[in-house]
Amino acid sequence: AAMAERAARHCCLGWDFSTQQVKVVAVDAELSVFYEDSVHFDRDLVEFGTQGGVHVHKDGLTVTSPVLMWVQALDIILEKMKASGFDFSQVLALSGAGQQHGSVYWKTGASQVLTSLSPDLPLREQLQACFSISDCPVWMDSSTAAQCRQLEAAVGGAQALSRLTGSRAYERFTGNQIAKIYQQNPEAYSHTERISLVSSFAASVFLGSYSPVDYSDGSGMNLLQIQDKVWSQACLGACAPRLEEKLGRPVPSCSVVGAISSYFVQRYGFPPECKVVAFTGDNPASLAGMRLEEGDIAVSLGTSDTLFLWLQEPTPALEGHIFCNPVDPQHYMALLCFKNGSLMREKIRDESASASWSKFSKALQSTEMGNGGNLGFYFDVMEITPEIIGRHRFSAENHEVSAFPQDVEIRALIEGQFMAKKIHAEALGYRVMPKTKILATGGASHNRDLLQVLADVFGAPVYVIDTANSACVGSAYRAFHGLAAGTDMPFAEIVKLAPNPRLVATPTPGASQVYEALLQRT
Ligand SMILES: O=C(CO)[C@@H](O)[C@H](O)CF
Repeated sequence: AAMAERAARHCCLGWDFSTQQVKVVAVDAELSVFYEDSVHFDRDLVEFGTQGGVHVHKDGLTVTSPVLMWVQALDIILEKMKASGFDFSQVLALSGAGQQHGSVYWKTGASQVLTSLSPDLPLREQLQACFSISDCPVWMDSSTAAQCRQLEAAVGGAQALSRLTGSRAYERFTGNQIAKIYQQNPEAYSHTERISLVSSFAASVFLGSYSPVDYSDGSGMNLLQIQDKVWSQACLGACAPRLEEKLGRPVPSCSVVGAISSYFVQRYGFPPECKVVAFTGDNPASLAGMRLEEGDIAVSLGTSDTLFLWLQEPTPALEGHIFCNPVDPQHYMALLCFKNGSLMREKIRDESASASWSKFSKALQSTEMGNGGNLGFYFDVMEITPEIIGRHRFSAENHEVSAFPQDVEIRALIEGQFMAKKIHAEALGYRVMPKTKILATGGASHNRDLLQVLADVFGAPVYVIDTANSACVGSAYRAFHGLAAGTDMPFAEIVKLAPNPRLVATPTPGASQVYEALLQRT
């Protein structure tokens, strides 16, 4: 009876192979999420002994994750879906996301295994011997400083590398990780026939053959020329020999890379014509999930604050990262990470609002926009954007002072954090437009008074959006977009039925004049 009741419900699946778990959502044609499931590495795969999904090595710099843990997590989640009666036959297409920058090393001969998987067995035991490196470097790794210097030197410096690939050299970026493996484990490198990102690795398993890297996640490698969307020969050559043949040709992120492998048709009942749309990075997938459009900004207010920007024409800088846009192949996106986020806000709340958010909010309500000309920048931990530490306060006469009254301190912190975001966004080529929406997410986005300052500083309306599943949901949206491949239907058209974000704050009249004056002084 239950099965009979479950009407045929065509859907797309969105996957996320993130740092701590594998997650999946099913989204129907009305863009409603009607199924979700997840497998948590630390909790459900304890035999791998990870913490937060990773192994931090004794050197304190090397951070890896076992690829077979990701493979086995997929076995488990598919069995959970099957046991719950999920109807795989209704899946029209699937796409997914992976934690960015991580890399997977397929051993010579693995492609034969991948194309001839037996549907009678789980993936883990069949792929057991398919990887030349079992502990994959992931984005939390910072052991490749030497390789970063070598790469920048090879292409003419940090700014040159940023112009070429969208970022200066970063330890977590894949090219530098591949260089380290080639230098320190040449044997394994020589037995590697294919190198995938976490995203294209997951796509390869569903495809039953090697999936290409997409332009957007490929922009996180310090290897892809983001203007021409081809590998930079100078960067490839600086990292490792014969690298291009191991990477394959990159593809537009909206590409249908093929039909699902017969393994999934026979073992789980997926339709043979189910399409696999290129997987991408978790942040580009989140941009799709938030339905960011030209001129919009997403601000994730968490432990560290992350800004997602949509850029038409990027101006690469030494801060932030520019990626090819995952939903519009002509445009770009950028990420800016600010390490002094919520932890800094909590410290000032403790010191100047007796650890009470309501007192903190009252201070914002009782102080004026522009804070009487008082400016403050607070970095208790070494900031990434820019690289600076310490607390810096300036009076209206621009004299450095050592303290502010409590209410002034609180407003100075919040105005300073949001003005810094605007300054660095504009340095990357971002411009506020009349149609600009600011999408706020993360813990601090529940504080309306804080969002009012955000609206005033940027001169744009602020909406709140729930992004718990944004990488998965964005991947399901991209799968629907892939179904329309060839009709050049814009992504925004495909997802217009999705639930809209909620408007929370609009700019106070006169705000732009106040902050223009203040921004001149920074
Ligand atoms: O390194 C990052 C982006 O550059 C992180 O956000 C990872 O993508 C998290 F998985």
